[in-house]
Amino acid sequence: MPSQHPAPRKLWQHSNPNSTAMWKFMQNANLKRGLNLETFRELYDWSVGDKRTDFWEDMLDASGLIYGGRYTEVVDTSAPMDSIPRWFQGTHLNFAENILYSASSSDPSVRTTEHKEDAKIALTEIREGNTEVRHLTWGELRRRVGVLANALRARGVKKGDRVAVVASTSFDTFIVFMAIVSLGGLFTSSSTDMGTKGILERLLQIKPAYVFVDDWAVYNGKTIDLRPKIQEIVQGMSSVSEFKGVVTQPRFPGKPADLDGVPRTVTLEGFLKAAHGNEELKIERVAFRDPFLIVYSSGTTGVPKCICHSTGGVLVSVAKEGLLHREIRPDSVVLQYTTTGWIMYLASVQCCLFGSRSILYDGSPFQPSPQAFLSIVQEQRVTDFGTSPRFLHELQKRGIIPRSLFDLSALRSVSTTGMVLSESQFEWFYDTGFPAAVHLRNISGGTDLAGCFALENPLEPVYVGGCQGPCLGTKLEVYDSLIESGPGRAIPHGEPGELVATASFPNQPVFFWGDETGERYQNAYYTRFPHVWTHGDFIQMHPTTGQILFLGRADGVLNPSGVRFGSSDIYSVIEAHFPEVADSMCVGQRRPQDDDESVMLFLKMNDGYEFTEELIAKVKGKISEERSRRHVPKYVFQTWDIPTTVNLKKVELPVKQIVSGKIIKPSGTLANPESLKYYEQFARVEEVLEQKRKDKAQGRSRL
Ligand SMILES: CC(=O)CC(=O)SCCNC(=O)CCNC(=O)[C@H](O)C(C)(C)COP(=O)(O)OP(=O)(O)OC[C@H]1O[C@@H](n2cnc3c(N)ncnc32)[C@H](O)[C@@H]1OP(=O)(O)O
Repeated sequence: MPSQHPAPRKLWQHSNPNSTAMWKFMQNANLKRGLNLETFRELYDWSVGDKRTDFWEDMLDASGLIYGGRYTEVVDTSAPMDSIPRWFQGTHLNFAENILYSASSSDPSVRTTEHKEDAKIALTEIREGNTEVRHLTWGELRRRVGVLANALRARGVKKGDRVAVVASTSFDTFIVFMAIVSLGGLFTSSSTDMGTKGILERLLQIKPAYVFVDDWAVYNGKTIDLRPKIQEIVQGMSSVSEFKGVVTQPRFPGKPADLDGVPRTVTLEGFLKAAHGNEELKIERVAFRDPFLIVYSSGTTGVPKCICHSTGGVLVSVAKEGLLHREIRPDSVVLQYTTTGWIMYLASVQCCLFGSRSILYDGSPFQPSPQAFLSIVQEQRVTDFGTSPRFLHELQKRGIIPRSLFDLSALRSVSTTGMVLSESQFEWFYDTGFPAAVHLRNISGGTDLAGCFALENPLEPVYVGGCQGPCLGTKLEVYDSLIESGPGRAIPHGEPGELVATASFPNQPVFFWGDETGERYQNAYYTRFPHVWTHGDFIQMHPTTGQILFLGRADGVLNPSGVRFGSSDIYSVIEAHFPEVADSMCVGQRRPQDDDESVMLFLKMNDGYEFTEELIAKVKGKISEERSRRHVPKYVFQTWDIPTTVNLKKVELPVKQIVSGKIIKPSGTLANPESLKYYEQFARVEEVLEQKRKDKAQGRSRL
């Protein structure tokens, strides 16, 4: 950003901001609380200021959520946020009840529960290439959830138990989610492309009663038999006393795979028999803070963190984002491209809270062509399409112009997340790609908060770059990143720094599963600055527009094509299978000229072992098998020294910055700052590869 911070180009603004739910909410707050809020920023400042409990109380009222009980206090605002204060203590509610039913009145004092319209379509399931289109009405959905919940109960599953799925974004997966949560249990999901080791690292920690797994997967035109994976899961879970078995979901409805020889496994059809056809859905309301969902995040060390999200915290946050920021309504049709392994899967489920229809797509969006995928937007009259910068980049690269190819008259918004949306992509979106009226919503937040830190709002324009602004009720600040310990310091708008949250918010995770002392949880967010959540992103607030620009990760998290994972996922494979490797370093490279992040893995060999092409192939193969194809590093190089702190902790950030072409001043805490010099050549990786090619041609073995 130039030093004078000129206003960036304006690309979009709402045609009638006064008609929006956010504007109406603000007028209501003015009336009820004697305020005089006029702009989004004034509303935001109130929502995170001294009277933030008033904001959250109004938000709960406006949410239409179904809940019982009464609270005496919204939250104790004097409690530090790292004590994870309790919100709306005394209320009881259920995530599935709120998805499957609606409240009869917007007045919470007379609210009763009603069915969402029985005959209306709730879900549409579409398979790769816009094939196998199926619809499910709210009435049928509730009945199927009722049957599965009764089958789970009959098999002894109860409140607090976990049920996991390893499956596609199907009706079946959605129904498992609702069924386990309806009876007060916890849901968790992984996608089928994940290697068994990765899946087991999660399951062995959370100890689910049942794991629902698809019998087949279809991706990129390939059909994959998942029965070997099922066998490995059963075997891997054999020591877990809570684990009762695997239930297979038919990927091809009506044609379940033959399970002959697969132990402790039953088909979904067989499992449901325990319900004896009982469709009655009994809902167990849980405390506001009780968890309903476990999601995962891996860092630079250890097994994945099992992040537990609270029922009430997520529901009130979803209501805030969906109603106020996003304008999701009963007539909305939402298509969110995601696997069940990303937090965006929750986005494809939570839109149903508002009575809208969710389209569940399974497969590659490029098979057989991006046009086939985009044709869904036209055919299904999609109003809100969620995708990624990587997908938009592919459209741009292939010269695909959605607005000339399809009728996009129903489309109100396109949201993108996962990685930085470049300025040229913003311009392409409005100049070439999509109709001018469509709201481009670039959002950022994630798994840790099951929500956003930065996102769209309908009261302000969209400018080139970044996200429109902060999220109501979540106190976002930018802290000086040069402060390495002690209390942080907010820096003025326009300067880059660390994304932090400085006040508690309802959708803070409640704990990590299995982290009895809470130490891992505290270490994940609160050690950088005391009593402040540090998210790990470098950001910058535009001083005139208030846009939030995301500049990259402040830690070692990898993010190729918007798919996030930790370097520990890679290190553990190397440590387990390659005794010839003494140590390794895995970082993401993204230079100004790159459209995407490339993962680079550096291996330091033990004395007496050679770094060979064969080793590179083996390493890539093992990572693919144990993690997934998406984890495979683009480059594997040899190194002679790995930078560490004096306490011998690997330090990835300077290497990541150097290979991304940045000139850095090494921190004083490095034990071997001279090691960094070697990595400078990889900022010009093409030259390194060319040299390797020449060496190979001349019979020299430099790799
Ligand atoms: C609010 C927040 O802030 C929340 C978040 O960040 S959530 C995260 C958001 N992230 C995203 O949305 C990610 C966006 N990216 C994408 O969707 C994908 O990159 C993409 C679909 C655009 C392209 O995918 P890709 O991984 O780059 O390439 P793709 O070809 O699909 O897959 C790579 C490999 O994995 C394999 N694969 C992927 N899924 C598979 C599956 N389910 N089964 C088997 N194999 C699979 C592919 O076959 C391919 O293998 P080969 O290399 O052998 O051909």
